[in-house]
Amino acid sequence: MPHAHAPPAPPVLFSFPSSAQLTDALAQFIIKSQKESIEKKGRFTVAISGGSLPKLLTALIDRPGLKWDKWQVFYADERVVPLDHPDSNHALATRELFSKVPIPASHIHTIDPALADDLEELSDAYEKELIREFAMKDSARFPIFDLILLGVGPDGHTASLFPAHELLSEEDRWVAYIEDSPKPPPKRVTFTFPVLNHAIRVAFVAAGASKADILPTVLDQPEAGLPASRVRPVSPGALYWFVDDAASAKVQYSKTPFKL
Ligand SMILES: O=C(O)[C@H](O)[C@@H](O)[C@H](O)[C@H](O)COP(=O)(O)O
Repeated sequence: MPHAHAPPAPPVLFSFPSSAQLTDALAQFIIKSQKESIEKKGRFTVAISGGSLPKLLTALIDRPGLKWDKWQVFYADERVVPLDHPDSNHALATRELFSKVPIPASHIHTIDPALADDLEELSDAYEKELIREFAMKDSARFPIFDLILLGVGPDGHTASLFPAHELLSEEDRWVAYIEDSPKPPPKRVTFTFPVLNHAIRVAFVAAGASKADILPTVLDQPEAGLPASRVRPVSPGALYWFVDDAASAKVQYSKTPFKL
């Protein structure tokens, strides 16, 4: 039985021949995570990021076994733009997934773009939204998400945590803001590492040859300290990588056959 001070478990890498196999396995994994969470606590707390991820979640649409009314969804990072703006992660996730499944709108927790002129206030308000959901339930010092789904950028960033940025050393806040994101748009809010690293499960999802050059650094050279390598959920949390063979082509790190 792992205890609180055990070192983080090493990442588990699943690699699939095609992106269709990847998304199918990811859907199975999410459904199993959902089932376990609802059995334990009656709900499923999930955070997702933007980029190519929401489209890869469309494999969930019309699957049996999903209890959408038990989901509570947050954004691991969000661009500070109106919620219907083409750059908004919420707009993207809604278009790809949430508009196609029966999840109550009140269970999808968005930033408040009315506060866009004051990013400190906006990120504080989003942190309070998290506190309302997690306080007295699954939080100690930090919220304990059932599942956080992340992408990785070509520079090794994840969520809106970018290489060499001062936010990498944030230890207290749950949500932080950034005004100088190297990936546009520049203004964003993001979960901090302590939040990512207190989740029960974190799954990175990366598909396509455009990820092939960064994954060896992230997985084989964690000591390089890229943001994606710093995601190491504390025990008993688990870290998974769902990738396709095009993305993992140059990785030495050992692959695990996918099995639920
Ligand atoms: O809002 C964002 O920009 C994302 O949350 C970001 O962290 C993304 O997940 C990675 O940049 C990977 O993006 P792709 O999957 O599009 O490569």
